[in-house]
Parts: sequence; structure tokens; C-alpha cells
Amino acid sequence: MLVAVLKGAVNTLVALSQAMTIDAQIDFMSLSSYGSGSSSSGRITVRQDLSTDVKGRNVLIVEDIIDSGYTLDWTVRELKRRGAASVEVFALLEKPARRKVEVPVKYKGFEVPDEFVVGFGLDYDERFRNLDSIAVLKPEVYEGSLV
Ligand SMILES: O=P(O)(O)OC[C@H]1O[C@H](OP(=O)(O)OP(=O)(O)O)[C@H](O)[C@@H]1O
Ligand code: HPA
Repeated sequence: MLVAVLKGAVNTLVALSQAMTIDAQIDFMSLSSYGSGSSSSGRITVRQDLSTDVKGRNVLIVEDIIDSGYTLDWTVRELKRRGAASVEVFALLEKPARRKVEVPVKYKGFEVPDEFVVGFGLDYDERFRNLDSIAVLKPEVYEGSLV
């Protein structure tokens, strides 16, 4: 089954699941650690939990971006703790320069530089998620002068 980490992974989940040729169940977990900043607080908040018991299930976590790795590390541990038979990861984007925790990623999309990116589900302070492509946010925006 696919487990998308909302909100950011919503577009990635749609694109990935529609490209798959096998039947896959879908569920969602809404996690947050960024709030209105551009770096992780390191504290994961569960805004909304899965509706499925993952015990005994083969899970593919679908993430939009791995930055510090804190969100993914927490998610992998949590799904294993709940008894998933296997837990693997698909990540559309990775930002290696910012990594604090290493988590194995089976299916990788693209590496991005150490810049804050938005669009295709990714936000800055809940903005820009509905851009149809991924863009680098000008630092002036998150450094304050345009907010
Ligand atoms: O590797 P990390 O440093 O943990 O960052 C990655 C996570 O941060 C973002 O989520 P966020 O907490 O902003 O919530 P959102 O998906 O609702 O935007 C993104 O969607 C990832 O889930
Ligand atoms: O670069 C990013 N953009 C949006 N959300 C994020 N969450 C972690 N890194 C990012």
C-alpha cells in the first residue's frame, strides 16, 4: 500500500499512483515539522493519522522532499513500530546538503540544491502548493522582506 505524507506529497502521490500498473491501496498521514519557517523544527506533529492498520502490510511511503530527514525517519520508525511487514520509500526530491538523519530511499526522483523549493504540493507557510511545477523560492520571501 502507498502511504502519502501530507500535505506536501499530495501531487506526488497522484502522479506516482497513476503511473503504477499494479493495484495499490492508498492512505494518508498528515505530518508537520516546518510551521511557518524554512527549516525543520525537528518535532513531528501528527495532524491526521492513517485510517488503515498497517500491521503485516508492505508499505511504500510517498514523500515529496527529504530535507533534514527527520520526517521520514520518524515515519519509517512509526510504521515499523505498528507492525508493517516492510517499509520502503519513494521520494520525489532530496536535498542532500541539509541531511541530518540518513534514511534508505528505494525510489529516488531528483536531487535539489540547498535552496527552498515550492510548488507541486510543496509550500512555504501554506503558500505556493498549487504551482504546477517546482520552483526555487527567493530568499527575500522567507527572510522576511516580502512577507
Ligand atoms: O526532511 P524534513 O526536514 O523532515 O522535511 C521534509 C518534510 O517537510 C515537508 O513537510 P512539512 O512539515 O512542511 O508539512 P507539509 O507536507 O504539510 O507541508 C515535506 O512535505 C516533507 O514531509
Ligand atoms: O525546500 C522545501 N520546500 C518546501 N517544503 C520543504 N520541507 C522541507 N524542505 C522543503
